[in-house]
Amino acid sequence: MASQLSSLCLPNSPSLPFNFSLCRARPSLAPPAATPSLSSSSPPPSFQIVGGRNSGWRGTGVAQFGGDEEEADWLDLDADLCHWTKGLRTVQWYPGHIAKTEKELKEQLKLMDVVVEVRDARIPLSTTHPLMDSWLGTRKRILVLNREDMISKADRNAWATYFTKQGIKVIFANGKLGMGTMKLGRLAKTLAADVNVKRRAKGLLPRAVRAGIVGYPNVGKSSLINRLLKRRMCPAAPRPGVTRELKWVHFGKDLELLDSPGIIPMRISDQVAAIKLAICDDIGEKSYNVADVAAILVQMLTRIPAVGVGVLQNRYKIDVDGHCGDIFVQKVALQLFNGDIHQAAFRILSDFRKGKFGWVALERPPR
Ligand SMILES: Nc1nc2c(ncn2[C@@H]2O[C@H](COP(=O)(O)OP(=O)(O)OP(=O)(O)O)[C@@H](O)[C@H]2O)c(=O)[nH]1
Repeated sequence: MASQLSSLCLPNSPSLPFNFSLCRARPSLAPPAATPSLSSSSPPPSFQIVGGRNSGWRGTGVAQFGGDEEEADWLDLDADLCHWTKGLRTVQWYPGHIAKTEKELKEQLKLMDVVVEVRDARIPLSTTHPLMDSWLGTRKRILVLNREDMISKADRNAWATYFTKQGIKVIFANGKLGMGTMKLGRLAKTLAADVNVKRRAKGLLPRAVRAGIVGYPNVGKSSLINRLLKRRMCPAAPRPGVTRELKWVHFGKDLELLDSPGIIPMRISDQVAAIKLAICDDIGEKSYNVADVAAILVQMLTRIPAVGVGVLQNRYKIDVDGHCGDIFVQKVALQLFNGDIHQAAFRILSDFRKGKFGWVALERPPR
């Protein structure tokens, strides 16, 4: 099976099929001022929000690199990602249940006292819906970066600093084990407390605060609710698109939570973001070519300082003597999977998702 990425990575001689040195480089190293990944990454403007650490990421991080140098590395990587994804099959995923519930959700959001936006901590910029701000307007919002166990302390600190600088506090949460959920429940009630102050002033009885939990598919919305409730009230499973309908659940007498299906745009214009969604399993598997996505992941990992070439080589005992992901996937296929590229690619993606290369974010805050 020839992956489309092959066109990016040409062996320099038929007799040396695994020499990576001729992987196509980004044609120009001009400053990547308006890369799609950064453009989609503009900070959310109107959060009101929550908790989080306020310390410099470099001080406690896994990797200790020069500040500007590392910042430049990440910027450069974003620009390269743009280039790498250009020739690939477009990733689009908009199953019927999303189309149906998006409408309902927009209506329900008008009834919310507070909205909790859950994002994947590995890719916080790529897991925010471009229309979220317009849907929510001035409604009170809580930002949750879930899967906090899947990123490094350095990543966490970088994002905490980024959001704090914008006056946005963020809750880091773990929907699997429950970290951050109590804080989330408390905060939702606190933010919405004035609802009942106003009701009392009008002579009305107090009512439960309504909080809508929204976000991209598979970011952990249902798991967070289940953890908060300490009961399995909402279906949760390790694949995108499990929640298909809106569902209200009660958390005591004071809080009502709305679980919603993961909503993504009908057309994903930012294909760098789309590939990251695929890498993190936040989009349906049928929407992408697994071999291409694994190859891009390899190329990314070789460039992320906390991972690098060595980690990949150690895991598969296969050289990454250039930075061409496609060839690396082919080598893994030949050596470990009888030449089956799909299986090899799937293993690499699955290893990343299980943290076998270490826990690292695939995005760093834009400057
Ligand atoms: N490691 C880790 N896994 C998590 C975390 N939160 C959720 N998960 C797992 O991620 C998978 C998806 O979680 P869900 O709660 O179903 O995600 P969702 O956002 O409701 O997904 P949709 O139904 O697609 O909207 C499940 O297998 C969870 O166990 C987390 O913080 N860390």
